Amino acid sequence: MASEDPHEESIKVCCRFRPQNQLEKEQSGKICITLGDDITSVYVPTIDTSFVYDRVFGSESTQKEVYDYAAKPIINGVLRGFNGTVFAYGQTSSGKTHTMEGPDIEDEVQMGVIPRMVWSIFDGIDHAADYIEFVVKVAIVEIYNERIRDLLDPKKDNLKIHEDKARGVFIGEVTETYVGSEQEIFDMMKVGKYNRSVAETNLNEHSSRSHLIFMMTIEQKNLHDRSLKVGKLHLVDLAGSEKVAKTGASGERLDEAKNINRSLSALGNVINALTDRKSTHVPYRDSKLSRVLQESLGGNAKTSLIITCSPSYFNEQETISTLRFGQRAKMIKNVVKVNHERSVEELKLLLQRRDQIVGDLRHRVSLLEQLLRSNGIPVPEDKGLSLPLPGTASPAPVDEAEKTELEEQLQELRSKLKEKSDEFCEASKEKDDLLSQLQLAQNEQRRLSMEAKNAKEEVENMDYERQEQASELAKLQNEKTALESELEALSKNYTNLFQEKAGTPTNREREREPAMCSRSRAPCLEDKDADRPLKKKVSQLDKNLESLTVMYHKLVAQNSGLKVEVTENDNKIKRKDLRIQQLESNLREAKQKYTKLMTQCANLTAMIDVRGRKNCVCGASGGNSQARRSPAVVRPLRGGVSARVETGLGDPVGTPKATSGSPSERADSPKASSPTSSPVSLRGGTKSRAKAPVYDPPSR
Ligand SMILES: Nc1ncnc2c1ncn2[C@@H]1O[C@H](COP(=O)(O)OP(=O)(O)OP(=O)(O)O)[C@@H](O)[C@H]1O
Repeated sequence: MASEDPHEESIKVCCRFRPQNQLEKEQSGKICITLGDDITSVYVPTIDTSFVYDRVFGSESTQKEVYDYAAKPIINGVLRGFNGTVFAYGQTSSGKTHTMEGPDIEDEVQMGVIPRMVWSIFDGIDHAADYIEFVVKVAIVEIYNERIRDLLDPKKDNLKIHEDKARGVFIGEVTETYVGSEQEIFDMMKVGKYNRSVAETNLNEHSSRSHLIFMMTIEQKNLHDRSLKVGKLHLVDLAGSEKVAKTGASGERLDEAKNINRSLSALGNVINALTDRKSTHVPYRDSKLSRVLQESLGGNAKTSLIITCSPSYFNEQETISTLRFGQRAKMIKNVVKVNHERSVEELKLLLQRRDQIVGDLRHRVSLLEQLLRSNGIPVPEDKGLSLPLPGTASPAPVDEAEKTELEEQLQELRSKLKEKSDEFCEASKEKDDLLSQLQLAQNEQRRLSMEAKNAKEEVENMDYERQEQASELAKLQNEKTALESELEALSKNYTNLFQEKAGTPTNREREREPAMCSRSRAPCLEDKDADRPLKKKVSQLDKNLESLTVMYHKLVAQNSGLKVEVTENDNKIKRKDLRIQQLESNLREAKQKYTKLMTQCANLTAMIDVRGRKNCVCGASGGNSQARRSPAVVRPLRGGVSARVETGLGDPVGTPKATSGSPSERADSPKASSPTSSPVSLRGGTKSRAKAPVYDPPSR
């Protein structure tokens, strides 16, 4: 948002005394204050102190008088694109609601600040130029027991406060309703009032125990230059500021009273910090109330505080405390500025005008150069249009304010370019890192594949060796079997021969065989000698077979170990492949980001070049070119278009958001709920308006 003439402004503080009520009259009816003739001071005899405000209103003051002085200038400011706040502070039943809303919001005499402001806004819209288009949105919330409740959608009973650079402090997801007439707002006020948390205390039968905040956003679009101004209005009716003990509250009501006191004392602390030069920190975050009112106290808003007091001796202590609060608040200074956003169309128009001036100047220069040449006067070297041409009339007066603004914009663009180039550097670094990681991963993959290949070869070799050994083993076993059967045959032959030689032996002879053998020792020894080489060969074969079996088992074990190794290597390769895929996708993303940034940088550079050139031209010619914002959307004419409820726009509190695009576009933002009707455009000067059906509140 471009700012226009930011300047410091004190908070306007007005003090209003209500007439004594029945209870006070019954107590003694004594008055504890004296109003000064200057209508700006009030004297409290008991403490011998005078308090001075912008205006003091006595018990007979009318609603109109209070509105005209305390609130009307604020609404005029809002219609010019400023933020505005009016809030009422005072003990319970001191007249806050009477002042802010009035006993009857539709009674022309009795209506309070809020309905009067509504009338003034629509009056302002009616009297605005035809080429100004208005969009009005309303939201109503209450802060009750440190929770923010949406009074237009009570299900949302714990709204959160957010803050960002563009929008400032704002209540997220609050229901905002587009309105096209006063009556629609009054209907909404009735809904809000019904939903508002009320409780009974013995000070005021229907005393509100919550802080009420009525928020209104007025967007105005200039259809000629497409510029946009956004004014935010906050109307706040605070809960009673009396001492807890005096309310006679207990249990839940006591907790309520304590929370109310806590938020009001947090508000007091904020005011103290703002007005204490030594203070370095303003505790806005200590309560929801002070946070919501952040922009209104010490920020960008025209603020009016109406302190409401009882004149009765019975409430003297609360009155003195309220008077002190008001006096302190009077010292707060806000820095106010118009929330003005130049549209793309407006900037384009300015650029077109600038281009036209430049074209005219170029033409003029060439004419003058021709003239000089035809008169034999040497034409000075072309140093661009930044040098003033001798003899040429100044094309247009230099508008210093605009020049400064253009320079600011150029500066902004430069810083954006710097930001982008930083981002670009970071992205390039990231890309390099990813590339080197990818390189490392690829090397590792290659190494692992090589290892896996070697391991496979080794396994194959082992398999081959194992097979060879197995076949040799089988051969040896066959040989052994053959030899065994040969041995058996030999031994059979030998037995047969022996039997043939000695006849068939009886059992006794068999028993005597050794003796016989010893008797015929020579042929027995001969047979044994014939057996020996065979047995030797068999035992040798047994040994070979044993060693081959051991070797076979060893090879089998080695083989299974190698198989495990191969599986592990395969897994490693798979993991590496996965990592490589990841890195490749990261690299792809980084490349995309890099390309995007390159494009953005190129665009920004081009824009800066154009700006720089235009600015130079501006320095010389005093033109007024600039281009920055995105377009605002033209809305249909009001009249016949019903209001819609748009939720979740998270509009700023006290600070208008950087609006670009239509409200419906903004409603599509992540926080937004779907709108239930469309925004209503109001043309300045258009008299016809859509009248909404009158709301009939449910009986409580
Ligand atoms: N200036 C006034 N003229 C006439 N009556 C008034 C005035 N101010 C307040 N009253 C009356 O005093 C009573 C209490 O006022 P009101 O409800 O506005 O108090 P309050 O400060 O809003 O209380 P709470 O903190 O409980 O909301 C109401 O009946 C109201 O009509």
